[in-house]
Amino acid sequence: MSAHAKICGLTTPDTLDAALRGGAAFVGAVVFPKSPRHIEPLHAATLFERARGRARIVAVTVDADDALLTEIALILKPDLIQLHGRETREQAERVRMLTGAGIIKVLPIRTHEDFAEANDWEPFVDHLMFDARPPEGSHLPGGVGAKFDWALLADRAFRHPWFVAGGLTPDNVAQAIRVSGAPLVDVSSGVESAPGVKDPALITAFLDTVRAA
Ligand SMILES: O=C(O)c1ccccc1N[C@@H]1O[C@H](COP(=O)(O)O)[C@@H](O)[C@H]1O
Repeated sequence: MSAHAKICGLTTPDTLDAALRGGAAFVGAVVFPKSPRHIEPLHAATLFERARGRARIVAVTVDADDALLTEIALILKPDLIQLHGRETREQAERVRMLTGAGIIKVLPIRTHEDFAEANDWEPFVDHLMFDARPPEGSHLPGGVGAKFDWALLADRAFRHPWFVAGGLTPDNVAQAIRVSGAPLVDVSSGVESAPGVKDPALITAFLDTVRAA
């Protein structure tokens, strides 16, 4: 069965339409002011309404406080909230209760040891996402195009469909799926012409490749 894709950090109607036309199963809004892809919840709500019922809407957050999570829940009404910071399992449970959204928890990966907590997280999430641990000194926890060794995922089994992320592009995503066995893939900077500037042609190429993989 072919993998499904999430296109993350969408901020414009033409790039969101490219993702929907190409069959993205998930579309992501990054609500994190330090990101070049940051979008205010009110703007995201207007933009992402066209995606409702066509793809699952994901709000990407980093150690967000209750006020921001409540704003996101009430205004954007995402299907899922992606926790891309240092959130604990207790906090994830609280985010689910507070927002009514499903949970994607991101685990940063560099070595085998970074999978130590994966099984403990499973009862608390709808999906795990394995993203590259960002380089030392990076000002962002994700969206920096960093890769990890996809073979670290081969032969691992998880309770829910899981994502591989980090440094994926139209040119390497087929190999990432083959090596890792990922049922879900996530991309941000790999379908951009500059940081925060998504390219509709690269989105289409990425989704075509995932479908064929
Ligand atoms: O994209 C961002 O700016 C971002 C900011 C803060 C947390 C997460 C972010 N993006 C997520 O990181 C993955 C991997 O990015 P990339 O493909 O390596 O550029 C991305 O898919 C988002 O889920």
